[in-house]
Amino acid sequence: MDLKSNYVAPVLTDPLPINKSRLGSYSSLLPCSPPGMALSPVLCLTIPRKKPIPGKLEDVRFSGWLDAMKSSSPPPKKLTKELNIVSDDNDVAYGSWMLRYPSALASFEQIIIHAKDKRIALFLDYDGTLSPIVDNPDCAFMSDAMRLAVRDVAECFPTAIISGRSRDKVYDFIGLTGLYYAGSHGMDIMGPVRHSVSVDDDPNCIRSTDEQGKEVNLFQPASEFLPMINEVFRSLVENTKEIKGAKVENNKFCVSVHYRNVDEKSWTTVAQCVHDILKGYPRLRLTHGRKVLEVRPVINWDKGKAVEFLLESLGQSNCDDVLPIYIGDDRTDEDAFKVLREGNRGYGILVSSVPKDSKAFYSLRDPSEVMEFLNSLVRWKESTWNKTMWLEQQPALSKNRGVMDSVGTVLD
Ligand SMILES: O=P(O)(O)OC[C@H]1O[C@H](O[C@H]2O[C@H](CO)[C@@H](O)[C@H](O)[C@H]2O)[C@H](O)[C@@H](O)[C@@H]1O
Repeated sequence: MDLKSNYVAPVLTDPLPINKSRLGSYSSLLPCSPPGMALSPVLCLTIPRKKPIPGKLEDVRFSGWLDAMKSSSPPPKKLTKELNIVSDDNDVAYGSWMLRYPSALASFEQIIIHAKDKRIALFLDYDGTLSPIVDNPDCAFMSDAMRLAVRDVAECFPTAIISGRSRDKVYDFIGLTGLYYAGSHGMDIMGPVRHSVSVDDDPNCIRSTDEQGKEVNLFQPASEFLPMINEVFRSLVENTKEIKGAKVENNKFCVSVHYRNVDEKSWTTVAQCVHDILKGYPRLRLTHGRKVLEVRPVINWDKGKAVEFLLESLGQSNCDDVLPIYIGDDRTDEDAFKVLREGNRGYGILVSSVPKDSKAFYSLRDPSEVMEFLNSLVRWKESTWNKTMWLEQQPALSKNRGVMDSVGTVLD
């Protein structure tokens, strides 16, 4: 575990939509690159990282927190109208962005060609991927149709949910057994019993049972931070209680401070409040999600590491015949996209309705397209099963045919 002792208040900014942009660069061209990867780079804007200046209220402005907060979610349609952003321009920008991140639906055949002799392992983020982004985080329900799609796909391929929410909460939202669940950005994984020796020796991993009494492994690499996180949660609740619309969510090994419903004029106050509290906790850091500030332990663990962990648990790491597919929509999912891209192991699919720079290979516009993609995977799997069964029946069929032929011969 990599515990850093100096608080540097890391600021990880989220890429902005690319309307007002700079030229991005793109070098990686992997054997499994989708078409368009070789095409010229598309305009992208990324907010520069700035070091925080210790002091007072100015801190959060100069540190880039506010810039990151503003860029952390696409503007709602109403705002786009108010800003007079012509929708045609948006479509053009999105269209050219898709040359770099082609639609996973339009590229389905290609994905399938690559998956042909491989075993797919599926990783799904929750908010913004399986459920639409809504104002109240407690009401981010997924549709029944999406639940069926997830259930069906999990019957075809090993499937894990990897969410920033607490594991219990995301399980309550999804309500399906037969999947693996990783909460707190992968810091709380309930996965299959692992067989590799290195993993079994891990002190952060304990044997447990799931809701059905099935034996599972529980991996919690940040368990020592639990008292600290609870303490910070209480301070955040107390110190933000006067900020109208602010909401603090306890995600077990991390805390979310939501400002989606806070008037933009008060965002500085939210940021300053979080900043001031974090100053007293050098072993905690801040990341930006979609209109949310996320406080989490400084450990060398993220959604990318969680993917690697789960692949190893499934006995599928370092296997050439495994194709991991990860679908997610926000900055924290980039760690997983990076792992798949850099290891040339599988496909990241970014869910976004606006152009964003990403380590993903493909894109899907919104949760409804995610559902369509999951259903396409199921249909493809079922068709390969049917084909396999048909092929397996061939010797029997030809034997029958032989019997029928000889019967025919006798009858003739
Ligand atoms: O990793 P995820 O499953 O995507 O979780 C990330 C955060 O998602 C939730 O917040 C986001 O969705 C809310 C509901 O749509 C929305 O109101 C909020 O503005 C978004 O940031 C969740 O509440 C957070 O705790 C998660 O960290």
